Amino acid sequence: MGKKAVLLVNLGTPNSPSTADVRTYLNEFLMDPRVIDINPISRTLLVRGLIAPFRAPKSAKLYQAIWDKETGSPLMHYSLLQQKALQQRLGDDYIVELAMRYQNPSIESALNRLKAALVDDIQVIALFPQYASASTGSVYDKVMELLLQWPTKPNISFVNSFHDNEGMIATFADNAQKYNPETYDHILFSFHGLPQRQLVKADHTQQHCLKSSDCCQTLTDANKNCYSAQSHHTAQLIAEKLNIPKDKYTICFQSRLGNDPWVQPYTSEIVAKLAKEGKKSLLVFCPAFVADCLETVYEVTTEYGDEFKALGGEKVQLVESLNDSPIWIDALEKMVREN
Ligand SMILES: C=CC1=C(C)c2cc3[nH]c(cc4nc(cc5[nH]c(cc1n2)c(C)c5CCC(=O)O)C(CCC(=O)O)=C4C)c(C)c3C=C
Ligand SMILES: [Fe+2]
Ligand SMILES: [Fe+2]
Repeated sequence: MGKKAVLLVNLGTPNSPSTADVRTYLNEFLMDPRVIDINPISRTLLVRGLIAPFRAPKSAKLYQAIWDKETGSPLMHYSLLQQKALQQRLGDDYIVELAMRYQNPSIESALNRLKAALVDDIQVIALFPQYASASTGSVYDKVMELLLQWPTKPNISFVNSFHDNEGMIATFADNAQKYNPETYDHILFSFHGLPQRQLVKADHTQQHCLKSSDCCQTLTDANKNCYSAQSHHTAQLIAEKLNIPKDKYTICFQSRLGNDPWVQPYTSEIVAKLAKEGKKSLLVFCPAFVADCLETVYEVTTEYGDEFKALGGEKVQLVESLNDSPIWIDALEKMVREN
């Protein structure tokens, strides 16, 4: 019988928090035409001329703040734990490799290891619960580009999204239990943002996304691949599981880059609004991420925490990501075995 493999792919993180390594990472990441989807000349000017020189030193400081002396980048640390735990669960039936879309371990090196191991069946799981062209779509592109050069192709499958995966929802709910969600003034579901034009581009029908103010807030057949609609659905499922009433939570989008409109509402504006309304405590879920990373550990806890407190709020509590929770590893195992 042929050998089977699972390739877990997350976004990527710099090799170290030095400005030089952060610049290299940002250059590779942001030069991806699926991430900054503008014409190539403008993208090069923007990334090489503006973002890499000015953002790299700023981002490096943020990475230095979250970099653990022993385990390094949280994204890498938890991704490695996920790989090891899944390998243990699947045993000798599968080889489980971890790759990052940008930087290391590269998708190329992981595929080469699988090639050397003579695998003839690869399941690629892009570790983004909600589909976006800039994340999952880009992983597809890279894997296909590399496989173009293989004389003999393996059987290959991709997990397109898992925004409603029962185990993923259950893990977020379980992680929140210890904070007693009902004791917080308000709950946020803060997803990574996306330029609005990318939602519109991804709309097969070209008749749905952003055509009305609330069209991406409900998942239907017409918008089943829409990042915003899938994000709303994930949040609604977690809220249902925890019996959080509709008026007690807000779905919002963080990490905007540049001046173009991104998916709204922006987390920062919601945090300010809630503080002004007199809310004192916020519990924040970040269900676009399967592992804690800069965007959860720093942006939510420190940046939004500081903003909330400066406006009179008292407490912003992050619900940990899926990381290596056994319930999440169960879900991954099930995803692989049932695929
Ligand atoms: C959830 C999936 C992600 C999507 C979709 C996504 C789109 C996207 N991101 C940027 C710009 C940046 N993102 C950065 C960090 C970052 N992004 C994701 C995930 C998605 N991004 C993760 C998991 C992380 C954290 C990585 C880590 O090392 O911890 C950064 C770098 C950090 C910073 O400088 O703020 C940038 C820049 C764009 C432009 C975009 C969509 C078009
Ligand atoms: Fe990002
Ligand atoms: Fe949409």
